Amino acid sequence: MAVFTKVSLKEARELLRRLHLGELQKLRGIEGGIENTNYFVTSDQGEFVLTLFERLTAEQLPFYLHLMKHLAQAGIPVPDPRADQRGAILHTVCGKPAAVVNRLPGQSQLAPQAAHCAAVGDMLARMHLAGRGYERQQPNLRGLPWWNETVPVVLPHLTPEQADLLGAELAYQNHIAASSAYTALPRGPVHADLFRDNVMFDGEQLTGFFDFYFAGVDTWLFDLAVCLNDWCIDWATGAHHAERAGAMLRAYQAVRPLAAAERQLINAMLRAGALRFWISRLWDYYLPREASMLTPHDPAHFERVLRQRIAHPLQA
Ligand SMILES: Nc1ncnc2c1ncn2[C@@H]1O[C@H](COP(=O)(O)OP(=O)(O)OP(=O)(O)O)[C@@H](O)[C@H]1O
Ligand SMILES: N[C@@H](CCO)C(=O)O
Repeated sequence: MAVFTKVSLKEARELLRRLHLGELQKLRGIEGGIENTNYFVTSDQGEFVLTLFERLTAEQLPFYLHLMKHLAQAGIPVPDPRADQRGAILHTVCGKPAAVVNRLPGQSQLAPQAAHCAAVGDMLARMHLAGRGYERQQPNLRGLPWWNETVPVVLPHLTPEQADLLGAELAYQNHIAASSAYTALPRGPVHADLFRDNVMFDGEQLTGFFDFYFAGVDTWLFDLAVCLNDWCIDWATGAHHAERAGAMLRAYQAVRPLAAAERQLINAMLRAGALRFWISRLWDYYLPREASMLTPHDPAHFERVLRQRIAHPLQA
């Protein structure tokens, strides 16, 4: 888990008072998560999550926090950032930018069935449509420019075979990004990291999407591809799981049918989604940060997913 910054009871108590969220009863560091410091905070008014942002800056954060508020107001089940009496939703704790949101009910479903994948597909499409009225702009900060910047940093750590694959896939994605089909893809605010551990369920009922701190304006298809690569694969091999992928795609398209350019580029975006997380996991693995409890994710997993996506494209 990641508690990069320790928050004292006194600081938590003062923050709750500033936000009129009642008297602190309990403060507990959260296991899981590798990006930010997270605490569950219990007060006499309910349960909240306090996040201290370790990498994102006070300039970048309003995009995410206001997006969550926008989506919550549109009826999408996402955490709603709490404001102080001046209406500010970005706070400062221990000298770091911080937010307090409501704790979502439910639990992660780490072994999803087709019904869970359908629920994610349905809500993802609803979220994309709900994001259309959101006016703030910020690119996906883990998009192509970041891949181009980061690949040279991780390459020296790889075997020649891995370096060939990484280099070739990056060249392919630069080529795709310059194509007219790519330019035609519909875009808007996307979550961009909607893995199994960022969705809550109560049984088969989806109760929330959270962890919007990799969100950005990007193609809707990339967001869908990230979900397919995590929810709808065989975990051990990274191979496509036809039943779960079919369920997610049908549910997504029942809300928002894919456009022609999206059908054309779905395999390229599945590869892009695998590449994005292979690079970030390599980066986290070989250039780690200090944290009191931190388990880096396995980069080899997304190397396998990428190889699968290249060898076995989806049939239209
Ligand atoms: N709003 C919320 N409601 C309920 N639980 C939450 C909420 N936000 C975070 N959590 C819990 O905290 C854990 C860690 O949060 P999160 O996944 O956002 O970590 P992170 O370090 O910010 O991101 P990452 O997943 O990218 O490493 C989650 O797995 C979940 O159990
Ligand atoms: N979902 C990412 C972690 C960063 O949110 C991964 O599995 O690599």
